[in-house]
Formats: sequence, C-alpha cells, structure tokens
Amino acid sequence: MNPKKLAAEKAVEFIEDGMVVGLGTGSTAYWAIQKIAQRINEGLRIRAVASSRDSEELANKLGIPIVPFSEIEFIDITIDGADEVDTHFNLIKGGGGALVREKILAINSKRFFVIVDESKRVEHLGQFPLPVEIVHFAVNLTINKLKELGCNTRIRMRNDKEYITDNGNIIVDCTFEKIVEPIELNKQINLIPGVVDNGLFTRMVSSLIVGYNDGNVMIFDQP
Ligand SMILES: O=C(CO)[C@H](O)[C@H](O)COP(=O)(O)O
Repeated sequence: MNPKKLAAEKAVEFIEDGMVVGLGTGSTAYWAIQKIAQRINEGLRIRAVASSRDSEELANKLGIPIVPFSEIEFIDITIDGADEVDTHFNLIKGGGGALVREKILAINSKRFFVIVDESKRVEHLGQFPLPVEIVHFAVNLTINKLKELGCNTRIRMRNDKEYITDNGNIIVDCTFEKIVEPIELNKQINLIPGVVDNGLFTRMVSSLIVGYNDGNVMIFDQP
C-alpha cells in the first residue's frame, strides 16, 4: 500500500465534528483531502482552510466546505506533508511552493500533524534545497544576502518561466551543505528584507505520522 496514503488516512482519524481543518499541499496531503471528503460524505461536518489554490480546487471538487483565511480565528488541526523531517521534528517544506500559507496554518493550529513516507526522515535537514519565498522586484539584492548565509541559490522555474507562488512572489531554492541549527537559520533568513518566509518549520509539529513501505504506519509525538 502507498505509504503516503497510509500516513494521510491515519491523520484524518483525528478530525472530529465541528472542527476547523487546515488542508496541506502536495502528493501526501492529496490523500488526506480525499479521505476528508470521504468522511464528509459519511456525515462529518467541518470547515476547511486551504494552503494553496491547488488544494482549494481539489477540496471544492470533492465537496469540502472551504472558508477563507479572513473568516477564521483559529484552526483545530492542520494535516500537511513535508520534504524533510529531522530527529527533532524540524521540517523543510515548500517543495510544492505553498510554504507561506502552510506556515500560517501550522502556527495557528492547535494540532499540526505532519504526514510523510519513511524516505522523508533525515538526521540533519539540508539535502532538500530550502525554499525561500521572496518579493520579485529586489531579486538580486535579496539573493546576495541569502548567499552570505552560505548557500547556493537557484530561482525556481516552471515551463521555462519563473515559478510564481499563489501570493504573487518567486521562490529561491537554497542549497546548504547541512543545516545544523535550523531555528537560528530560520531567524536569519527571515531577517533579510525582501524575504517573505522560508520553508524551515521549527518547533511546530504536534505529531509526526510516518507511512512505511511494508504497510506499517507509526505516530510519533513531538519529542
Ligand atoms: O511543503 C509542501 C508543499 O509546499 C509539501 O508538503 C511538501 O513539498 C511535500 O510534498 P509531497 O507530499 O508531495 O512529497
């Protein structure tokens, strides 16, 4: 069985009637959204907030009621994937370009469930290039400042054009050799003028749900 699907479906078991639910983005979150739709068809009543236009479109198609960010005061549960998870449950996210909205959902959620297959677990973050969302008009200046932190940078492209986020910005993928102090690095990056946010999610995860290729699924609470 698909380990991403296994992890996603386990997380959806934690959703209860009346909750406000944050919907993640990506191929793992996709399975969570599918399962939520199934539970709604069986009678579950929730309101959902989507972390991207893609997830919102999928939710609309499946009949999941979506409310805008401006209409909610809190989120009960957010379920989302990750590109890497270290041993302290720090994450790299943003492979799908939705990191800004995803971080807003994660930090405002009473519980933040991260769903991954076993390949996403790492000792130290950094094999996956860290996505940083920046404003477009100061691209070179902002990239110079990012490079001063010791990374190689690459502007994300799609179909030979700069990839534009749902917020109208661009993404710079930053390759660090190894991220040993993600909490500090997160602060340093976000102090650079021109940076909107970056894909380091530190100290946010309530529970990590890992799907394994052998069909097992495990839940780990924040250490
Ligand atoms: O952060 C994300 C999107 O911005 C995704 O959660 C992350 O890229 C993992 O994606 P997938 O579940 O497809 O492996």
